[in-house]
Amino acid sequence: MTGIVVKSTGSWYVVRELGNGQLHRCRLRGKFKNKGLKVSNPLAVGDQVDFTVEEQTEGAGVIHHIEPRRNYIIRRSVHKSEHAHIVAANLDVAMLVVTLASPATSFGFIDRFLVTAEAYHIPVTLIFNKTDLYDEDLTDYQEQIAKMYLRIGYPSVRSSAQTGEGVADIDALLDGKVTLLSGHSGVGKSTLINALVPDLDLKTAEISQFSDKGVHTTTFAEMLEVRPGTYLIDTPGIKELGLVDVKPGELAHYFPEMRALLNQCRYHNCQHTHEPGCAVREAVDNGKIALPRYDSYVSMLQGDDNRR
Ligand SMILES: Nc1nc2c(ncn2[C@@H]2O[C@H](COP(=O)(O)OP(=O)(O)OP(=O)(O)O)[C@@H](O)[C@H]2O)c(=O)[nH]1
Ligand SMILES: [Zn+2]
Repeated sequence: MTGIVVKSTGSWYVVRELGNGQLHRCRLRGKFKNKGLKVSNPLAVGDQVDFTVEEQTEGAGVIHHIEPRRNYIIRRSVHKSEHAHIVAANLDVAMLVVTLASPATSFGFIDRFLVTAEAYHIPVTLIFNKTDLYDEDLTDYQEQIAKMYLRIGYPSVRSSAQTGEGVADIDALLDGKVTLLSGHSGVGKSTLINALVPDLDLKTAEISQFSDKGVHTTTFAEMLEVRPGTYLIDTPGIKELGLVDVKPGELAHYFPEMRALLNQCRYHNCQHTHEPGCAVREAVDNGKIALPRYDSYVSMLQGDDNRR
């Protein structure tokens, strides 16, 4: 049988069978190596697997094959810093929920997320949430920021879980895809998921029933069915996606507006901070590259921790 991992708690996996959508509690048989990847978990939410349900395992399935991943997002493990943790695999798009009020999301946080998604080739849509709290000035500001991101390839949606604005637009964007939904704490992610996923409590309870009892599962990613063929991956407790192995010299490649200029700098190893003849800094000076984006670049280059 073939299925998709919808939840992983370390030793047990909940797998949704393709076709009929039935959930199975599965274990992994044998050792699985992730080629060239130092990761702490062999399987992640979104992985496609082959499994069998044998009588002697009391209805529990055994996973014996993992399909190669189209992509994945990883986070540095908290405990073993040399190891990374695969948060989710086989994503079509990512949505980052941000807000300009209560509490405002920083450009540093947004741009870090965007760089990570660029590195993994996952398109991102920004969701500006809590628009009901924006006054006229904040609304103007939001429009400017939305334009700034649209110019470099990131569309956005305005939404309010309070008034229902944008929920239908987000739903349309999800259709037929696997979408990772991310955002810092308090941004309104849970409220939005409630608006997007019918019978959410029922579905989460059903999935929990199949995962390990006694394990605190709220920090594990979970794939929720909006409707057949349309899935949301929620990543509770994951505040930041770790950017693994982006060397300082490569960072500018993950800023789309800088990428096109890189061969125009005088020095091939230009880091775009102080070097003479730098095409990136010239573009910042003449307004072709937005200053907040450049500031994020410099901050990331210096290894600053500007997550919030
Ligand atoms: N005014 C307003 N408040 C909102 C909106 N969406 C969510 N909130 C409120 O913001 C607070 C945080 O919402 P949550 O949905 O719990 O946020 P979250 O992103 O899931 O936060 P964590 O659970 O900490 O990850 C709650 O008090 C919500 O009622 C919105 O569109 N407008
Ligand atoms: Zn340069």
